[in-house]
Amino acid sequence: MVYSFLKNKVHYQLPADQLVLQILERGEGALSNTGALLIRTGEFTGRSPDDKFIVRDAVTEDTVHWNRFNNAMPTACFLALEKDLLAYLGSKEEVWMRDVFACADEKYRLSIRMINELPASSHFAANMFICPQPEELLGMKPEWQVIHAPGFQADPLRHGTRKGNFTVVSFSHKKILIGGTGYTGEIKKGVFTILNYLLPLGHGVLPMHCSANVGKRGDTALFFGLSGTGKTTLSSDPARELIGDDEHGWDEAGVFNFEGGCYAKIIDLSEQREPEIYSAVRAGALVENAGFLPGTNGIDFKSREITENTRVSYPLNFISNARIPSVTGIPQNIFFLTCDAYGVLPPISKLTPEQAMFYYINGYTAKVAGTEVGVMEPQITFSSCFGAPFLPLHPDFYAGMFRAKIEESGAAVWMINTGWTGGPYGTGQRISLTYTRAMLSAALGGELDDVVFSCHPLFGLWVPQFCPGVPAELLNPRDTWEDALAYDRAAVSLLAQFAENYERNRSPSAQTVGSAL
Ligand SMILES: Nc1ncnc2c1ncn2[C@@H]1O[C@H](COP(=O)(O)OP(=O)(O)O)[C@@H](O)[C@H]1O
Ligand SMILES: C=C(OP(=O)(O)O)C(=O)O
Ligand SMILES: [Mn+2]
Repeated sequence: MVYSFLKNKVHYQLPADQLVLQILERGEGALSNTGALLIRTGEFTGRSPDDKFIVRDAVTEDTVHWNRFNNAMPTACFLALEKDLLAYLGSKEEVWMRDVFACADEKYRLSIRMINELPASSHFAANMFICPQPEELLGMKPEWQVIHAPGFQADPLRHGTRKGNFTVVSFSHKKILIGGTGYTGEIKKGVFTILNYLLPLGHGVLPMHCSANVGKRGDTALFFGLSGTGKTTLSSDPARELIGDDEHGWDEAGVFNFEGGCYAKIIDLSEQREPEIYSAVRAGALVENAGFLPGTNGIDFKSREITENTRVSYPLNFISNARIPSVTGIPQNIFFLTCDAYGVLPPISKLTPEQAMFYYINGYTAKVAGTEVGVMEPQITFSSCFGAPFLPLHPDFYAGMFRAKIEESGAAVWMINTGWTGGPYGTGQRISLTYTRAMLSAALGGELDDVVFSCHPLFGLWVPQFCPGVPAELLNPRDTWEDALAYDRAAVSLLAQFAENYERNRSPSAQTVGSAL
């Protein structure tokens, strides 16, 4: 591999502590009183899904589902963009390079070379991916490359992008180009995107936008959900070993993490509510877009001055009960997390296998503020398989695999509303984390096995009428609204939106590639 910037200084595989010194020296970060490093990611503090492209060529033409999340880019534009991006990096005095793995299960290991303009992005990659052992680095020829330069701006006319910022994947060249944005989430979700293509097509492995943990009896649980629904928060549980907080694969033997670290939201983080994550904000952790409490170097977890999407990345071993390598067995329980801004869905309910498929395909939630550009308050969304922005293939392809997995495993599927109760956003309140945790722990501990479930009259979901540690009146959302008729109207309207979305997904225009797979 010949890089034009090899004449520059290339910092290869630097450990986090050395990167921290460089970042401080360059004035690109500041240390907090816990030893964690604070950085700012610049103009972008969230992902920009509209600026994500896949190169449309012979490899992808008939396999990729060309929807609004998979914008097509011609090969010629990709080549011009790559050339200009590399020339830009070549003009820098120094660049950072590191080789990492994705996939904790060695059978599926993907080696990736990260080339970064900034040491902070290299630090992020060190925290989030699996670090090769020194002997593994010898003679390693990374299969994929991520080339990342926040300071580079694309030219839409020449490069076929929408704006100056972009994430472009080429499956033929095995490259991800990222520019014009310093939001590190683009790096991890870029890698997630390629795994969502390579694992099902190449290995028959189901990729999932979910977190995972495992109980003392060896029982595995998955927590599916779009951004901000609680995957990271709820998978960190002192009673269960953490497998991973965001991206996993499921094969015949079980579940494995794609990553080697976590990327937690820290808005309003408190030691009392989320002790595991709070204690991970220490030396070696990289905090993004949070500030200090005035006159101190203590982190202000409450400040929304830069964004609501304040984040911290840390290696998995910062959580004391993380399992490394992060591999576990076939799931017994699957939770769909939805942050329902309407306050309509019950805080916990059980789904039949048919309902599980319906909710998986619909992927209903509210986008919370900040994670995507332009989202300022909860915004209703349907996101297939709880991860539409990261799926190169048609959602039906993943849904077919998921159906087979739940049938084979017999896993129980639950829906957890981590959003609003007592009314919609603005009137009601967000369900307390304490109660959500109590509901999960009851479901996982078999404490709901013998309770009476009643059927939600509109949604048909099975709602437990008793749950240890949770006030009974919270379980039936209609009872939590002051105006029960207003609840009924909101529920009817949400159900109609579900039906409409489901039909939209079934329409022939949505089926462009399903038949080819
Ligand atoms: N009942 C609840 N369940 C889960 N998270 C909650 C709840 N109430 C508030 N939250 C907050 O919502 C956010 C969930 O974010 P996170 O776990 O990072 O989501 P994800 O990993 O799915 O993107 C956290 O900031 C958490 O403190
Ligand atoms: C990093 C992200 O994922 P999540 O919020 O699901 O952790 C993101 O969506 O940018
Ligand atoms: Mn997360």
